[in-house]
Amino acid sequence: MPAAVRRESGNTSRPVARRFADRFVDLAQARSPLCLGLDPSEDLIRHWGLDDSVEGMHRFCQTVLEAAADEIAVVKPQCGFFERLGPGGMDVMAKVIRQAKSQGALALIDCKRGDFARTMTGYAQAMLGDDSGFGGDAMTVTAYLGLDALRPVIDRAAACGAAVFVVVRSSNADGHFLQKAMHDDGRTVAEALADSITVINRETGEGIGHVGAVIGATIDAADSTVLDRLPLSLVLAPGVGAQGATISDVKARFGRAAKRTLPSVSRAILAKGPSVAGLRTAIRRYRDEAWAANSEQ
Ligand SMILES: O=C(O)c1cc(=O)[nH]c(=O)n1[C@@H]1O[C@H](COP(=O)(O)O)[C@@H](O)[C@H]1O
Repeated sequence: MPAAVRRESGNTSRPVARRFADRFVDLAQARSPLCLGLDPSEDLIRHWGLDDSVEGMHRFCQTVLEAAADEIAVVKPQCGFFERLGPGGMDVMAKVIRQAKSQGALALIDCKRGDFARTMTGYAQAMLGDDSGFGGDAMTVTAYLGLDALRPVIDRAAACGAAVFVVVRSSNADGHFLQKAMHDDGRTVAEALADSITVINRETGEGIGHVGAVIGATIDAADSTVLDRLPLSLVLAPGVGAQGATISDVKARFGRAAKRTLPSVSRAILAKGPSVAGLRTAIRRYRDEAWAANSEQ
């Protein structure tokens, strides 16, 4: 699917990609909001009977994308699994991103970067936009050094029609020790972060903004009130499948935000390879469930 473009007023020479949120909403309707996690770990590659090498990894990823064809809205390569093979692995990630985009999907690079502002400029240039090192449409970040430290990534995303997903409530239970710690004003760290994200999105004034949030699909229903503080964010919800959550859990726990949510599945799909038919069956199952949950509301 060719990327639709618009031109910024006063700048007729540089086409700007449509905003990530707009592209996602269209794809969620036409395909499904499902996010396919691409995690070429050593155990999965070996489970498929492949060599844990650059060639094996490339074959693994190409097979998953062949099965996904043009049916998936978002593909999320997990950077760490590519990085572990050094430059060859990173080259595979770049190829995978190009292939996913050529199949009309959005490429969300799950790299969870979180350094101070000057260094985040480098990560933004590496990951976001067609003219970046890896050409991603979005990336994940962490805010342990403060949300202001993430500004270069947030600003670059706004400028090139990309998105940033800030981890607010991770899917792993031990992360809650930090994320549920209480500020003096009675808000948890996660709630305060969510409020700050909404302030930034409100500044752009264009509906759903370019700063999304990562909220694990595994969170307790009681903790999902943090979503009420993110009315202008897309929400990445990993934890469906291998970590025990279901698409129905996302619908039940995420309330009104479910319509803006990307439920994400990695291992529960990837473990069905190397058969393309097996992968496709799993992809379609989650894709259809996510589509139905989205359209029912
Ligand atoms: O940002 C993420 O995608 C993420 C956040 C989080 O809180 N928990 C989480 O598991 N993930 C990612 O989701 C993927 C795991 O997905 P499953 O294999 O489906 O459990 C890995 O790539 C994780 O890095």
